[in-house]
Amino acid sequence: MVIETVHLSKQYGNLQALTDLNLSIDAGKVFGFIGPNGAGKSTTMLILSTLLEQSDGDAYVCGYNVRKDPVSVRQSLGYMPDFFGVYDNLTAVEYLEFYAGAFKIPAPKRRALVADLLELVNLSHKADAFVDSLSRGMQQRLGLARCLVHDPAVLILDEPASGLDPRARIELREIIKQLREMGKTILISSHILPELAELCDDIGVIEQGRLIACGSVHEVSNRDREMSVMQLRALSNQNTAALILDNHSAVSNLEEYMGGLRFYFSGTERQKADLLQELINAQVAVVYFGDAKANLEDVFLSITEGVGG
Ligand SMILES: Nc1ncnc2c1ncn2[C@@H]1O[C@H](COP(=O)(O)OP(=O)(O)OP(=O)(O)O)[C@@H](O)[C@H]1O
Repeated sequence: MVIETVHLSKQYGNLQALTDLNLSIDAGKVFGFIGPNGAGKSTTMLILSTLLEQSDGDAYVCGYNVRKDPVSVRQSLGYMPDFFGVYDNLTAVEYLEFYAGAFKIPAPKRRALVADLLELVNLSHKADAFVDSLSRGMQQRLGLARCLVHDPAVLILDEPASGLDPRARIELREIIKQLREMGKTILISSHILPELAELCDDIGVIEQGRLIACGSVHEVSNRDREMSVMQLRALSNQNTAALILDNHSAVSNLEEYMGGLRFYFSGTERQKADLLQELINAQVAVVYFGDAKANLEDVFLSITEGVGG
């Protein structure tokens, strides 16, 4: 277990921001933290990064207790806050060299390290540009490079994709995938839910300071209400398919979606297999029948609705 929280709670005055949070993330996993504004994601990440003290419970990073051994924790992790300042009178290289110095990387090694980091985040061509002249996407990538100067095993990224355009988000995602391949353990929060589905091994849904669902994307999708969001695409007779689906007791929220049909299915695997058979018997030329790929948003909405009123 590389990241662990045990009955973690935090109060800000009278406000209960985090209640009895139990998380455990194995080495090399990417864990997506999903929740609406104010759910407690940043609070959790700040506690794990030793920048905020919990009110109750414990948190561990690489086996080090955040309260008892904060220095070891800081050496083990790179934390990227949702908002961070960049010093505008520095170039990208100077900025990273400054942080490499802060982490006591010996001076002769800094230059090569910074060059490697800039290459990793696709900013080699901006090495001598002033940081305030970089686009938001580039600044985010520079921020990510900054988290990596001491080669931490763990990365904690608080909404790294917020405020980025789609292309910048894709670039960031590719870098995070590379970091996963390098064996980093990553805790990442986001509002851009479908993006986490591709990136994450597991997700945790948090609302009002409580973890209300946790597991693989698939498990969370099928949890509790046994509800999954499905998609069907057919070469012909899609109208027939729509009629069959509309009349099926386990199907709801049927809609056209990207040239096919999308619907919620709350039934057993057996019912799912029978439904597919029924479609084929009705001469529907099915080319895809399965989980909707970008379904995290629906899962999130279905899980969080009603919690806490
Ligand atoms: N320093 C603080 N003092 C008082 N209340 C705070 C403080 N920081 C956060 N809170 C409150 O704690 C709760 C959890 O906030 P937190 O920032 O952890 O949520 P979040 O899930 O990260 O939300 P967001 O997506 O908006 O960043 C919110 O109700 C917030 O208003």
